[in-house]
Amino acid sequence: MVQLGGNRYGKAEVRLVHVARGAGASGADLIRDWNVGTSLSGDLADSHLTGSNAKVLPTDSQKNKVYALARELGGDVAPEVFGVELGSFFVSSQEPITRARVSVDEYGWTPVGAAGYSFARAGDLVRTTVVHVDAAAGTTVVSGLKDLVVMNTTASEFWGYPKDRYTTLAETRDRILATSVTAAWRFRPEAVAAGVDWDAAFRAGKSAVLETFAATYTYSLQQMLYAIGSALLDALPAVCEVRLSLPNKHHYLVDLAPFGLANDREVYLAGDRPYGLIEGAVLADDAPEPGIAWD
Ligand SMILES: O=c1[nH]c(=O)c2[nH]c(=O)[nH]c2[nH]1
Repeated sequence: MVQLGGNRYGKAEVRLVHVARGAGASGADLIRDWNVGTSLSGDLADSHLTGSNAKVLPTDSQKNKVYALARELGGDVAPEVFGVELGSFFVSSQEPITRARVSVDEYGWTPVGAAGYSFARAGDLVRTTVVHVDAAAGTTVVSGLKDLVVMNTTASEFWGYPKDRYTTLAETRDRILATSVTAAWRFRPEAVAAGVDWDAAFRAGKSAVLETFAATYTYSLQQMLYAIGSALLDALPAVCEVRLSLPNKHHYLVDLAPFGLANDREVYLAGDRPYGLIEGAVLADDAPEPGIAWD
C-alpha cells in the first residue's frame, strides 16, 4: 500500500519588472525587478488521487495574479509586502487552499546618469524573501540575501584541527577567506503583525553582514558564521533567528618554486570545487518556534 504525502504546487520563476514612474528622488523612476514563486497547499488530495481538478487553481492563474497584483499595489512596494498580499489573496479566495508560500528574489538596479530613466543591473547580491500565509498558523516572513561574494585577503587563520592519516592540509596563520554569503533572517511574529519597514531592515541587514565580514579576524569560517549571525540579530531587533550558508571559496597559494619564483601570499589558484560548506543558525534566546517559516 502507498499513500500520498505532503504536496504543494504553484508557478516557479515568474519574472516581473515594475517601474514606479517618477516615484524616486527628483522624479526618477524606481525599479523592482523580481523572480516570484507561488506554491499552494491544502485540500488537494483529489487532484493527485482521482485526477479531479475541481480544487486546482491553475498555476497559469497564479502567474496572472502576480502581474495583476503588481499593478494593483503600484508604487515602490517591498517584496515582503507583495508576498503577504499575494499569499493572503490565494488563501482567502480559494476555499481548499489553506497555505500559500510566496518567494521573491529581487535584483537591484543602480541609477546611471541624471535623467532618471537609465539603470545598470547591480550584480553584488540578490535580495530574498519567503512568505508563508497559513489559514490557521498565520503569516511568517523570512528575508535575506544570497550570492554576496566577499573576500578578506588576510586576517584569517586555520590551525589546531585534528590530524588523521588522511590529513594533508597545512596549518596556516595567514590565509585568504572568501565566501558567497546566503543569509536568511526570520522576523518575529509580533513584528510581522505590527508591520516592519522591510526596505530599511534589508539595508541594515546587508550592512551588518558586510561590516562584520570586514571587521572580524577569524580562525575558521564557522567563527565568521556566528559573528555574522550575532551581528544580524543585533542590527535587526525584529528578527529572532538567522540561518547562514557559507561556502569556503578556497584560495590555494601556487607553488612557483619550479620556476625559480618566490610566492609570498601573492599568486593564488581560485578553487572552484570541491568546497567546504559551513551552515548554521544563530537564534535569540527568546526565539519562538519557527513553525512553518522555513518550509
Ligand atoms: O574555516 C574553515 N573551516 C573548516 O572547517 C575547514 N576545513 C578545511 O579544510 N578548511 C577549513 N576552513
